[in-house]
Amino acid sequence: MGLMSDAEDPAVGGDGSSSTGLEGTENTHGEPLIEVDGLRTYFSADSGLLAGLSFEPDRFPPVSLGTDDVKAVDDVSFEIRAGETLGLVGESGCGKSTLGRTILRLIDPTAGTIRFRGDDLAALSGEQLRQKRSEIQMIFQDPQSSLDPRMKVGQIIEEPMRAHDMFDEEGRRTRAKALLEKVGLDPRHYNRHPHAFSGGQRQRINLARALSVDPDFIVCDEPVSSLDVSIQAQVLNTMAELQEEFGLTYLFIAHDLSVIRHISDRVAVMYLGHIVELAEKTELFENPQHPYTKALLESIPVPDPRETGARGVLEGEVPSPVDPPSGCRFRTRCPKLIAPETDAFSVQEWEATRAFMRAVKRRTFEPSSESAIRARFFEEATPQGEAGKIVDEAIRLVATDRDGPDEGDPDGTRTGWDEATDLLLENFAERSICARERPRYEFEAEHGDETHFAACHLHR
Ligand SMILES: Nc1ncnc2c1ncn2[C@@H]1O[C@H](COP(=O)(O)OP(=O)(O)OP(=O)(O)O)[C@@H](O)[C@H]1O
Repeated sequence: MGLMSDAEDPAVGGDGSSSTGLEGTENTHGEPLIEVDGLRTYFSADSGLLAGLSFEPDRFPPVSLGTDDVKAVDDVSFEIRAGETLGLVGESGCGKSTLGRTILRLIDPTAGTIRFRGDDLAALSGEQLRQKRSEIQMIFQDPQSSLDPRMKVGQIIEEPMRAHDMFDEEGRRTRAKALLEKVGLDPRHYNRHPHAFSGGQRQRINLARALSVDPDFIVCDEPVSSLDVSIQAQVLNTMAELQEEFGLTYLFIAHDLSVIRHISDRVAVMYLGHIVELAEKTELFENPQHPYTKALLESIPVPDPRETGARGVLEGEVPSPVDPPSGCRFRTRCPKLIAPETDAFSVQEWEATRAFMRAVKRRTFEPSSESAIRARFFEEATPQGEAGKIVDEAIRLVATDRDGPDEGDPDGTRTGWDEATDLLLENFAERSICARERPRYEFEAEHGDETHFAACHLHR
C-alpha cells in the first residue's frame, strides 16, 4: 500500500500513479531479502599509520607486521526474510553495530557475502553501490546528533531524495509533508528546526528521512535506547505500523531485551563476533538453549532495585576480540563448560571441578588450608584417576599450608594461584569439546514451527 491513497492525493496523474511515488513494495513474508554468509569484519587494532606493525625487541628484525586485528564480526551467517523484523541483541562491544554497518556497506567486509535480493552487496562498489543505497537505509541511536541543527525538517527529509535524484522540488516537498504525517508528526512543522522537537519526535523525523527514498530494508541501530521508556513503546508502535504499510524489513539492533521482545519476529543473539543463538521470538524467550542467552535473560533488571537479578549471572570479563577463545567463544565464562571426554568424571565430580577451576581462575575465595579447600569444593573427595591427581596438585598450589614457598613470594600463594590456574585450564578447560570445536546446531523448536539454531555443544 502506498503512502497516500489516490482519493487523498490531489496530485495523482491520469495513469493512477501517485506523484509522490510512495507505493510501498508488497513483500511476501518468508522469502529471504538479505542473506549473509561467512561475514567477517576485522579492524586493524591500531587504525593509525603504523597499523598492524608491532615492535618485538627480542626478535630480528624487531618490527613485524602483526595480525592483531579486532575481529568485530567473525564468520557470521544468517538471513532476514522480507517483511520481518530480526532482532539483534548482545552486550556492548559484541559487534552488533559493526554487523549492521557492514551489511549496509558503510564498512567494508573483510570476507563473506551479503546478498540483497540475490546481488552480493559485498562485491559492489561505486555507482552500483550508490544505487542500492536507496533500497537500504539506517537509523541511529542518537536522534539529536544525527540531525543537522542548521537544516529545517523538510530539508532533512528531502536530502536523501535529492541525493538520489528523486522527483522535482515540488514532488519532494509533497512527499516530505506526507511522510511527516505518516510518522505521526504535523506536516505544518516542515519549516521548523530539529531543536524544536523532543527526542521521540526527532527519531520520527529520522524515520521519515529513511523512508523518503522508498527503501525495502532498514537497519535500526538502538533507535529507541536514548528515549524515555514511555516514549519508546510509541515509537516502536509507529515503526511496526510503517513496516506493515510499506512492507519494510528491519534488522533491529538493541541491547535491551524488552525492546527486542516488543518488536522482533525472530531474534539473533550475538557474543564476541559470533551469532550464538537464533530462533523465533517466543521460542528464544521461552526456550533459550545457549547458556549466554540464558544469562542475558536472567540479567534483565528486576523492577525492585534492591533485588539484583543480574548478580553473578554473567561472571568475568568479555575476552578481547583481538584474541578470542577457540571453539565456543563463551566457554571462558560459561557455567556449563563440558567435561573433557578423556576423563571419567561423574556429573558431581565435574561440577565440583569446574566450580573449583572457575574460583581459582577468578580468585574468588580466601587463601586457606588444603583440607579447607577440599571440604569447600569437593566435600573431601576429589575425582578419581589422573583428573584427581591434577585437582590435588592444584589444591596444593593454592593452599596456605603448601610446602616450601617460592623465593620472592613469602606467603607462597601468588605464583601458586597462577600455576594452579594454568594447570586446571590446560588439563580441563582447553581439552573440553567447547574449546576444540566451534559449535553449530540446528534443531526443531518447541514453540512454533521455525528451526532453532544454538551454537552450544550441549546440543551435540
Ligand atoms: N573503527 C573501529 N576500529 C577498531 N575497532 C573497532 C572499530 N569499531 C568497532 N570496533 C571494535 O569492534 C568491536 C565491536 O564493536 P561494535 O560497536 O560493533 O559493538 P556493539 O555490540 O555495537 O557495541 P555497542 O552497543 O557498545 O555499540 C569492539 O571491540 C569495538 O571496540
